[in-house]
Amino acid sequence: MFKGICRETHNGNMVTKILKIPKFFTCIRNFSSENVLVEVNNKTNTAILRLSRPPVNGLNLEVLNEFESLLSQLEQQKVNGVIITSNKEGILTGGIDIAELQTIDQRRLKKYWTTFRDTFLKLYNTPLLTVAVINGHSPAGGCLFSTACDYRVMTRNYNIGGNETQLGLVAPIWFMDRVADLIGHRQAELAFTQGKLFSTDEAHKLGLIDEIVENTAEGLSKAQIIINSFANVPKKAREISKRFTRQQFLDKMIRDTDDDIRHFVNHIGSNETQKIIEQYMQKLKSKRF
Ligand SMILES: CCCCC/C=C\C/C=C\C/C=C/C(=O)SCCNC(=O)CCNC(=O)[C@H](O)C(C)(C)COP(=O)(O)OP(=O)(O)OC[C@H]1O[C@@H](n2cnc3c(N)ncnc32)[C@H](O)[C@@H]1OP(=O)(O)O
Repeated sequence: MFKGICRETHNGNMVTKILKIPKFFTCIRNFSSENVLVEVNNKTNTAILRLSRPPVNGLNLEVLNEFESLLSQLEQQKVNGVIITSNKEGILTGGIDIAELQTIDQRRLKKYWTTFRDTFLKLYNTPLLTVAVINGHSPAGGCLFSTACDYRVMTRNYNIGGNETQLGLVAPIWFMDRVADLIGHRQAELAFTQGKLFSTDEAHKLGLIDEIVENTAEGLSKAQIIINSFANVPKKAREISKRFTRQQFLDKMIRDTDDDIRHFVNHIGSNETQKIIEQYMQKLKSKRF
């Protein structure tokens, strides 16, 4: 017997069921965590990770830890590819859960930012093939995490980009570097100084995303096609090539770890930034944009 978890919504409440499935008939392996649903198709050996933390899949400490740990498990299982998407069509993630930034406790800020960086690095550095199916808005942290994937497809009529400057925050330099890798230095400079959120079409024209799809289902099947297209590429050579093309960014990010964490703690932990964050949260709640 194989044990799986099935999550369903009944009358608005999330219900978790433990399923017992005979191994012979199983086509899905399922080992979801609290905030991230995971299923691995036994036939294709591809995993789908769905962020599932209402209301907006905010990236709090728990989500980041779960995500990192699930990726490690998928590496051990040697899946053929990982597709990252949202369980809620319309929002990939609202980025950092702003509640995590509403503190001047330096130890908490340091812990959060270390985890945030480590999770990004895990995704950026994984030898696994990764495809982001961006099936909704993807501001700030959402954009950043999708840039860590090998390929990005996005559904129409949503926004993606680094909007931190609009909020009065400064995005980390490695986010800017990663976006510049994809859209070029000049466009990244314009985007981050303006805190620009791009529409799906704009993001596609710039190269921030690779393809546009009509809906999540098309996104998932496109992602599977991309993963399949690597089937005849020697695995070891692909993994080493991925590592080589990413090595320079990685070395810089790791070299700058202490400075980056110090900047984050000082920037977010200052009274001035705390006021800005508080005002932004109020705007968000009253939808005054
Ligand atoms: C060198 C120094 C380095 C310094 C580094 C500094 C900062 C870090 C930098 C970069 C990394 C990343 C940063 C971030 O991610 S910051 C977060 C930025 N995110 C946003 O600005 C998104 C804000 N949200 C939205 O735009 C919208 O909510 C949405 C995601 C498009 C969804 O819209 P929708 O209309 O569907 O929902 P609501 O707006 O009604 O939201 C529902 C509910 O959720 C609350 N909420 C939304 N986003 C967040 C969030 N990010 N964190 C916490 N809470 C959020 C919203 O207030 C509503 O709450 P309510 O109680 O009213 O139901």
